[in-house]
Amino acid sequence: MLLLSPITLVAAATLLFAIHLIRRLTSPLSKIPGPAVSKFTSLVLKWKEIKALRTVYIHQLHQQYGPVVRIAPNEVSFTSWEALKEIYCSGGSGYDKTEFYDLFKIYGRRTMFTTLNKADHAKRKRILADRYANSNVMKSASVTGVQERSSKFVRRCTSAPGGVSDIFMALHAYACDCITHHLFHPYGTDCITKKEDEEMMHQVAADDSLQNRLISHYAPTLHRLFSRVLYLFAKPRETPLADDYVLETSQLSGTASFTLMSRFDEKTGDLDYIDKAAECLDHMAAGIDTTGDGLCFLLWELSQPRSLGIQRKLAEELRANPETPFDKLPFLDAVVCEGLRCFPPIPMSLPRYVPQGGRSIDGFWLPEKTIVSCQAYSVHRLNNEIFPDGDVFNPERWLELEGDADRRRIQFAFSNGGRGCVGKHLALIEMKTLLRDVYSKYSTTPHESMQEEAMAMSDQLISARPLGQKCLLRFHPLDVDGEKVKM
Ligand code: HEM
Repeated sequence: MLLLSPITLVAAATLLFAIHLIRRLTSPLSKIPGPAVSKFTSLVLKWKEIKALRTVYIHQLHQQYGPVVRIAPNEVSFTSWEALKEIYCSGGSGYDKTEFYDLFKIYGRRTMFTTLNKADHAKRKRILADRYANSNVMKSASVTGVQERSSKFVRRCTSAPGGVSDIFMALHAYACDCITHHLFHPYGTDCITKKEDEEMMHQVAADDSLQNRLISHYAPTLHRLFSRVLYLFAKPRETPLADDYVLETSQLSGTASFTLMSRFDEKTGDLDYIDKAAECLDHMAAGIDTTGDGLCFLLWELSQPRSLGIQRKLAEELRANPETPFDKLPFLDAVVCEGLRCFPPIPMSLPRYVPQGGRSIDGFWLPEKTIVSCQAYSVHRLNNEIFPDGDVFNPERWLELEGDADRRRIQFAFSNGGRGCVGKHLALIEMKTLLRDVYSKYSTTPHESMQEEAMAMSDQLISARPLGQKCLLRFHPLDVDGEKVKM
């Protein structure tokens, strides 16, 4: 009975609290700059995540505390090249991923993206990487497919009443058609013109499962016990149309030789049918939001009055060089690089564990299993010596010879090292092809009804999209001199 007396309970609680406090204050991380609250709890960080504001919160902490910030008792964020290289490139593919990536398992299976350690990742990458190599995505059948979809995108936008189109939806449709072309041709989608395909894509792009998935990650028991109640205000991820499309399409034969599906006819390792479908669905989701949102933010920026000169210069380059391949146009490249720098579709931290034995990063000793990360949004905006005026959209900076290697090295939109984006070359083809098709014939302006806030960055689990999920632009045809045709 004595054990349960209020005095004993209070004393025990005080002792536990004191131990917790001493541990926090004497932790090897205690010298790392950051807000006091981060020493004791991760609740503030989690709250920001739930509110879709994690990236902006961490960015503000870096602005206040510098390039190394303790963001939670066991978590540290960095912005320097040295830290980025250590975390993501050491030993080839950097440190192991954390269990955060369990949230992205598909059909209950791990994909290349969700493998946590180096060995599992390398095994899977040996099978898949071939079809995303530049030499494969640049094959004529692959590039022609992207070109056809880009032309359809332009037709859809410019034939809309008044030349006003919601490019958020149209760009996601384009990205879905391009990635499914690369996975399954001739069984890819046609979201740009077919309503039923667009509906399937919309389930993926408009996913609102951030809160539900975060709760399942941080409080799995609570999530299990109260999933029905939770369903009422925090929806789980549900993409039945895409799930079915991929499961069915993965069983078809006769896919073109540049596709990922055809790769499985050559090399499957120990992958079964569900593993292959899981990879395809993962790449499909990865390809829709990233390319779709990245292009959406970029076209929005180009359409602002402040970017008129940039749009004009881009149009001049494109119109003067109609026969030059899209990857040989310096200003187009600069616009894409600057778009990815200012609006990285995955702007947030990519969490990794400090390996066994601990490591020193940026002058701070970190014990093993500390969670460390860099976020592209801050890496791109806070390295002032490499990107002066980091908040300003200025493609010209990519044309300067001086500092070129530094800029390209620290460009983190596709991550870096062996776990960097496998779809990078495909994404760049999609972006450049579409920009070329739009700005060689049209100029764009924001529709009067659009508010700046609708284009604020809203964090989802692994990518960020415009808050309003809508982006209305007006497309103005250009005349032979590159001037807007009077309507
Ligand atoms: C502008 C477009 C894109 C951007 C900015 C982007 C960005 C990224 C980033 C930052 C990562 C690392 C994620 C992490 O470590 O957590 C990644 C990985 C990945 N991306 Fe992309 N991505 C884009 C387009 C695509 C496309 C079109 C595909 C289609 C296949 C794709 C497939 C993947 C896959 C499979 C991984 C995992 C790679 C691995 O773990 O080895 N991405 N991407």
